[in-house]
Amino acid sequence: MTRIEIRGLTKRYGADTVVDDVSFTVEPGQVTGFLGPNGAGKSTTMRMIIGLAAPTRGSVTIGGRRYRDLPVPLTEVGALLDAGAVHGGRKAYDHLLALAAGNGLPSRRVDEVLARAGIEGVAGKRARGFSLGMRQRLGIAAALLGDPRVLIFDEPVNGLDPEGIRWVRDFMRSLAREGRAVLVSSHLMAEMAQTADHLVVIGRGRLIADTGMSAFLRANGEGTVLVRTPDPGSFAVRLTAAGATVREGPEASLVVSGMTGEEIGRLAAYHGVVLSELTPQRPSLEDAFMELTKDSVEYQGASA
Ligand SMILES: Nc1ncnc2c1ncn2[C@@H]1O[C@H](COP(=O)(O)OP(=O)(O)OP(=O)(O)O)[C@@H](O)[C@H]1O
Repeated sequence: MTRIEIRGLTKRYGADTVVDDVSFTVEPGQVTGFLGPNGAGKSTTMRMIIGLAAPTRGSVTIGGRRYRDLPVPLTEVGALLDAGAVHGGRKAYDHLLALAAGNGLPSRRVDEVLARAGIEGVAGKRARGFSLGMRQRLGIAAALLGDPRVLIFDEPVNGLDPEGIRWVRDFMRSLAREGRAVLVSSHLMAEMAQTADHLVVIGRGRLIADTGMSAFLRANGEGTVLVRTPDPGSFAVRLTAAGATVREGPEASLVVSGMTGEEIGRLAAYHGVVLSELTPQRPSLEDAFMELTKDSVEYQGASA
């Protein structure tokens, strides 16, 4: 099983340390979400994984070998770093064929990846006329040419419409199901929550979190319960006596923390209290992410 191992990875540009002693592992068979605010160092890290930037210190290995030691890199690791990078004047098929030939891959792979990316129908068209979504698919097709066990995607859903986003998301998941190691970056927490099994968070070049997605959701997902009852004042007293923390919510509701919805319902039943609403509320994942990275965003507005 091929994994990416990143150890003590550091990148300096002049006096700026943009990636600072970062270590994590991208495991096969899952989607690892690589999350961080703009400028956190995600792209730089990805560029170092595929040998486009040289680390100042530390190492990256793919299946135990450095990128430059891979005999045919395209068959070990595929990457989509910048969908706009496709030569616009070339037909999609020719673009992929040139890439296949340059890497000693059979031309049948071109047909296979065009089909896999769902763009057989535009194989004869020039990339110049492609929508962003089509370009993205062409970039993904190129990344898959060598049938690599490791795939890296930098902000693959940026600028896509909802259908395009869903397609990319499902595609990442299907690649992971095939046992591949998939690393995908985003600055949007909610996007990652729907795609990733594992989460690596960086801010200002430093590793902030390296955790399973479900553990992250459990740790950050403990929310409050919105309660409505005809006499909120007296029920608030009962809730507090039972150990909950209660504050006033909108329109005379109560916002309760420290008790589950079920416990609150039982307490109400015990005291014969009528409830007209009992709604668990998850804090938004975006909020959890902002909290996690608040010390590491590059530029904070005056209100931050
Ligand atoms: N070639 C370079 N020379 C100098 N500084 C660079 C270079 N490449 C990146 N940087 C700087 O490194 C920092 C990290 O950039 P990087 O693109 O890796 O972040 P990112 O997390 O991918 O953010 P974004 O989502 O905005 O691309 C930024 O401050 C950026 O200006």
